[in-house]
Amino acid sequence: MKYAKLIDEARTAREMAYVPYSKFKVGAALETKDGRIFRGCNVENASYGLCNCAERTAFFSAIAEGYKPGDFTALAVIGQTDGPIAPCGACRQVILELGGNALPVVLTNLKGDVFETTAAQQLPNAFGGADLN
Ligand SMILES: O=c1ccn([C@H]2C[C@H](O)[C@@H](CO)O2)c(=O)[nH]1
Ligand SMILES: [Zn+2]
Repeated sequence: MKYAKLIDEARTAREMAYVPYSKFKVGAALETKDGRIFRGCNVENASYGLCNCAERTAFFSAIAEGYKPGDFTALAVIGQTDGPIAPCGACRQVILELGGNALPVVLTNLKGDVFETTAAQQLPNAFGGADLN
């Protein structure tokens, strides 16, 4: 399968999750055009609203290393869900802005269910930078 390696990286990232409150581990792996992979896991906090999802951790890590919107080829996400995991709304907004409309988003779970979608499909009728005038 085309995304097998990226999904495996997301699975590895999931093991790093810091989830003392929800106990729900999520992993993400973001591939760059120059062949790097940035892993992300969810990182929780006793102040629950500060919890950061795996998807945003992966993107923010890549941005902090100098990567820009347009530099990414695919994002994989994995969690222990019945079907492929569904990113939260906040992550969909970030994935769209930093990944771009066409970014392949590969949603999966520990059982191996896979749903291939795109950033834009995951957030129809989105608010974006062009709306700021
Ligand atoms: O796609 C998702 C969905 C949830 N979570 C995290 C947020 C929180 O730490 C925990 C429970 O919502 O899972 C993610 O990281 N990614
Ligand atoms: Zn999220």
